[in-house]
Amino acid sequence: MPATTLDGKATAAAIRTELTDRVAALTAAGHRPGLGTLLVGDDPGSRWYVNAKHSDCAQVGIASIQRELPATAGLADVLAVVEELNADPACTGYIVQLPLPRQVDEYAVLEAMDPGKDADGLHPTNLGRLVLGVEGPLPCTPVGIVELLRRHDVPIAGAEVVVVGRGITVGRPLGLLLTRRSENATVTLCHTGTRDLASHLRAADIVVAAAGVPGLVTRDLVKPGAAVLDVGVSRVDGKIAGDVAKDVVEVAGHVAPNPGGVGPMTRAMLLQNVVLAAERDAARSVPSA
Ligand SMILES: Nc1nc2c(c(=O)[nH]1)N[C@@H](CN(C=O)c1ccc(C(=O)N[C@@H](CCC(=O)O)C(=O)O)cc1)CN2
Repeated sequence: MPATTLDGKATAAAIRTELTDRVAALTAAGHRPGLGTLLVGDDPGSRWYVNAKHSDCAQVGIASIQRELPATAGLADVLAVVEELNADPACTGYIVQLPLPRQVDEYAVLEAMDPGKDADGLHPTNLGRLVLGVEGPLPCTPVGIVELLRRHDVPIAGAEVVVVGRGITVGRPLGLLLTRRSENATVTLCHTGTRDLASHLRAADIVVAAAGVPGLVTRDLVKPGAAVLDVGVSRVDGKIAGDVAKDVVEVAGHVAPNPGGVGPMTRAMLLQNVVLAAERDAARSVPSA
C-alpha cells in the first residue's frame, strides 16, 4: 500500500480558515495584526515566498507591509529598514527573507530585530526561549512539521527522528523543538560530517530531509512504515527537486511531498505566529480592574 500523504496544502488551508476568525476578533477590538516583510535582492524563489506570504495575509485579514532593497544593499541599508519596521505600530510582526546577499551579515540583522516583533522565531532571544522551553514565537518550518505530523496522527512521543541538515531555519531548531517534554522524541541531527548517514536513516521512525541534495533519501534507506518529510529545495530545470526519491512512497507509511507538504505549513505557521503575538499584545493592553 502506498504511503499516506501528509497534505500540507490542505492542512495549511484549514489553519488559515481557523485563523480568520481570530484575526477578525483582533481587528474588531482595534488590534489588527500586520505582517512586515523585507526582501533583499531579486532571487525569484525568495520573491515567490514573500508574495505567497502576503497573499495568505490578505486571505485571513492580516495587513501587509512590504519592503524591498536591491541586491547591492549593504548592512546599513538593511538595518535602516529593520529600525523602521521595529518602530512602525502597524507592523505587529515581521520577517527578513533569508538568505540575504553575501555582503549582509545575517546574524547582525536578526539581532537588530525587535524580539517582540520577530514573526520567524529566529531572533537570538527567541531561539534562547526555545532552548529554555519558555513561551515565544517558534521557527515556522519546525513548528509546521510538528503540526503536520500531529494533524495526521503520526506519533511523535518516543519516536526516533532523524533530521538531515543543521541550518538555522529547519534542522537546528527542529531538534530543539522535538526534544521538548511536550514532543518527547529522540532526535539525531545528521549533517555533512555524519559518517554513516544510511544507518541512521534506516533506524528512523520519522525522517526530515532538509539537506538540499536532490534524491538523497532513497527507498532502500527508509524503514518500512516510517514517516518521511521532504524539506529540501533545489531547483533543477526551473522545477523544485526535493531530497526524497519519488519511489520512497512505496515503503514509507507517510510522506510529506515537496512541493505541497512542509512549504505551505511554513507559511501557515508564520500567520499563526503573527496572530499569537497580536493576541498577547491585545491581552497586555487590557487595563486591569
Ligand atoms: N525569513 C525566513 N526565510 C526563509 C524561511 C523562513 O522560514 N524564514 N524558510 C525558507 C523559505 N520559506 C519561507 O520563507 C518557504 C519555503 C517554501 C514555501 C512554499 O510554500 N513552498 C511551496 C512551493 C513553492 C514553489 O513552487 O516554488 C510548496 O512547498 O508547496 C514557502 C515558504 C527559506 N527562507
